[in-house]
Amino acid sequence: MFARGTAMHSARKGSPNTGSHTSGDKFDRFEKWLRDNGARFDQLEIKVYDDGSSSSRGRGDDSNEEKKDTVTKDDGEESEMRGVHALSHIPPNTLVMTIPRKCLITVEMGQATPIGQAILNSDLDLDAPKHIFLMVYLLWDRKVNGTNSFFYPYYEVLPKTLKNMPIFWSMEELAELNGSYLQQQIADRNQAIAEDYRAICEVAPQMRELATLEEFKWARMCVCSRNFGLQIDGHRTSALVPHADMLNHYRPRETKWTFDEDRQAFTITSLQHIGKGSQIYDSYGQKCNHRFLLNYGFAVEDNRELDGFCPNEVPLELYVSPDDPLLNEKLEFWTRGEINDKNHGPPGRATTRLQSTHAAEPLGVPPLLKRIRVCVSSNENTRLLFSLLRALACNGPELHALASPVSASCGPIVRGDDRSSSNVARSLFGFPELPSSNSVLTGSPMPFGATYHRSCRDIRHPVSLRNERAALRLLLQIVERHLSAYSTTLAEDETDLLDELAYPRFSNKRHAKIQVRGEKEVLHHFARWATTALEVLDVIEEELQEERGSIEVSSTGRVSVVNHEERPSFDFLIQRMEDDAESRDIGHHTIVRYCADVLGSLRREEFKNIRRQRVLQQEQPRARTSSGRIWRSHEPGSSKR
Ligand SMILES: C[S@@+](CC[C@H](N)C(=O)[O-])C[C@H]1O[C@@H](n2cnc3c(N)ncnc32)[C@H](O)[C@@H]1O
Repeated sequence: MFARGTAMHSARKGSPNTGSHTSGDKFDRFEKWLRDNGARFDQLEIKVYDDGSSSSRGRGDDSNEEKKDTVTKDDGEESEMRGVHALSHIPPNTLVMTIPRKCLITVEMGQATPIGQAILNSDLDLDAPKHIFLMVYLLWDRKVNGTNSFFYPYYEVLPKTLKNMPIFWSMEELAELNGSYLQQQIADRNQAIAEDYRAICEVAPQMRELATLEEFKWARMCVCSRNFGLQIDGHRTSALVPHADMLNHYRPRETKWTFDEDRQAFTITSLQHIGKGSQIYDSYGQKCNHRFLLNYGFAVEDNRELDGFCPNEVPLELYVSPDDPLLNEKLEFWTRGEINDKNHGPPGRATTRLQSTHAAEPLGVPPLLKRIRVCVSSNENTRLLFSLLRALACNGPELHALASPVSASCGPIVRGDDRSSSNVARSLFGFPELPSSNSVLTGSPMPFGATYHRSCRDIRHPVSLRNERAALRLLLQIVERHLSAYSTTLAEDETDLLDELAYPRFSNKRHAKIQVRGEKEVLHHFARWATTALEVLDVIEEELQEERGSIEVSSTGRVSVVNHEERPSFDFLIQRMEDDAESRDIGHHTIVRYCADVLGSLRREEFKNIRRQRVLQQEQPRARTSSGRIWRSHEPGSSKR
């Protein structure tokens, strides 16, 4: 919503979608309460937008906009879409908002309530404890102090239903996410909240009197979408900050916020010029749309950074086929790298998970090995994905070469999610130095001479052309399986999103569509990666065949190369892709770098091998047939001289 320059829905008196307005006092009371307690926001005003599908106006156009009125729609529901606008031009570096400490609701305040105390004195293992303490305060204070609460004017302006949050979506709205992993995450979130509620009610039965499960969920989502992580008195905490939580999300950020210890207040400062009437945004961070949707109830139409980076991601599910003759070896090799990995729990856990997945899966479904989040713009996970694919694609000799321990001192692993496309391939497929002559593995820092057990995580660079082809085929298979789960294609989603009547701006239906479109974009990127690379591998294979088969040995023993028909060479192909990359996205650039650098280096190796073998053959005593074929001296028929 509220993307710059587009689709800002304004509340206009008498506009068909807004219906009648109720009194706007609650916003006046809210602002007065803040001012009376020392808050400053003189250049700002809160606006309420129609959250229906009325005609849109550009950012900054404030004519006819209804200030601080509660917009009631035809169905009697209040609009829950508000935002903050500039009353006058704001230059960069202007302090636009100061909210004193006493107007903040902090984690510590929740902990000090009787329910907070009961939770602290229990050994409850809560999902997001800071959020829980904030919501406990909210629910407790609202119930216990009611209209007498210091924070009552704030509670009055909090959104009532939060029906944009996926945990509150109808079945019909959820169905828009068919095929998406987000459906499961929403179900998990619902379950986790219900479990927290039950667990808290057990240690603090008063909770049941404070809130029903539905109210508990409302408070949970209210906190989730509005809290700020702060440092107060040198202590990390979270807080609800009235008014500051009225700013909507936009990137790149144009304001910054902090808790100012000198002022003992939460402050917001502009980072650039903000025009009179313009909406003032806060950045909620660079996030995948599934996180925006799950935690804030919206998806960003074009979730892309200025440099082209797109944080949208998809968890790919990797399986080992039960028909794989190396099933057990691969499972063993696979789980080895999990040990001592903080992301994957204590030793043995991965194996347990594998076994339980085995047990839980219906017959015929391969055991799930891993879910790995990948996005178009390169990151650590794409490296891991390729490692896992290579491990899964190993044949016997490759796996056995990998499975034997090495004694070595290994170079550091290159980390970080390098954005620059020229760094993408380097960071994805970089070859940290390994003193071992084994070209299969990379390593992690370890003392010289220590014995190192490799795991699938170590196969950070390619094993062989054969392995790479098998890994890419596997990738294509995985991606196609994921894509087949959706009921619509990417092209259909793109067309649907053009229809703003069927998919109104800021509707849950549209946000779901944006989410699945983003997932498919990632999947298509990896499909394109695999198909492009497989095509390049075909060309490489032809070149190698030619190199192997074109050796003709004359009667004098001279080796010559036979000319074959014209077809694009590897170099030509890469050049064409590189030229194309100029006008294409960062994803395309990554694919080109992979083909040029990774497949290119495998190709060079293979050519070297062929030439090495040729030299060896020439050095060996050989026999010649009349057709010029080379016979090795030990081959059958070599004695026919
Ligand atoms: C911190 S509140 C911002 C104020 C909120 N609009 C309100 O009226 O109370 C966060 C919520 O605002 C809405 N929101 C913020 N940024 C948005 C965006 N870019 N697009 C759509 N909705 C947005 C979402 O409902 C989100 O959960």
